[in-house]
Amino acid sequence: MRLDYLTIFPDYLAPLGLSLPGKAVESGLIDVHVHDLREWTHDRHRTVDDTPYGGGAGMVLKPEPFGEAFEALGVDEHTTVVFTTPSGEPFTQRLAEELATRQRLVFACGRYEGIDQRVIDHAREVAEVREVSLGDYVLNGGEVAALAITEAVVRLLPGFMGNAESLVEESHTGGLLEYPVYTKPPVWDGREVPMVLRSGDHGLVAAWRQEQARRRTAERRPDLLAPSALDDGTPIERAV
Ligand SMILES: N#Cc1c(-c2ccc3cc[nH]c3c2)n[nH]c1N
Repeated sequence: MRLDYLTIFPDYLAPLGLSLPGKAVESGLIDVHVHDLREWTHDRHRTVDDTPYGGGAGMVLKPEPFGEAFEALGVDEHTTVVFTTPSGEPFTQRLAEELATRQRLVFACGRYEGIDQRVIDHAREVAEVREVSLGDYVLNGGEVAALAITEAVVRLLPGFMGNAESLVEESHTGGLLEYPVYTKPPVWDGREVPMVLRSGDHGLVAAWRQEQARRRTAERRPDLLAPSALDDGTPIERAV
């Protein structure tokens, strides 16, 4: 998978070099390119923004640099352009799984009051476009969301996680939150590891974990258990 990032703050995406193990890059599993949007400006001040039509506070990112960047990067029908935006569809594990099937992702990271709408409209004519929000809170730009989405997607790529089994029993995989986990010592702070986990009975352990996952989900995220209006009656897949 090739991953490109368009941003006016390229240093903000430096963690990509830390959070994605080098082996994933060296093995060719992922190919990461961060681009400073100002590469596609032509004035002395390298202008990327201007005041909003219709008035209002703040500045809007101009369309020309994005348009030239898409052209230069070869954005086409084989590309999925991800606009990170507070007005986007919620980012979920299901969307991460969907994006993990794409051969190329280009992240367009907004700042200020956002990106000129014509950039999104143009992108929809040449590529697949997803406008994605990290959640219902306000950030100052799209870079943090791009980092989070990247991590959630790349870790799903075959061969990225050394132990693929650990992907199976994770929160939100299968629709439930993850069960509590424990490791040595057997007693710490006067607290004992649940005996069932030390019983050696895999069936009992699996049943206990399933019940803990359901209980935790019911307590913290009842919305994950409630049938949605879109529910077609298909049973929610349970964590094993
Ligand atoms: N994704 C996402 C976001 C943002 C976001 C994204 C881009 C810009 C550009 C200026 N301000 C932004 C906020 N806020 N909250 C989220 N969940």
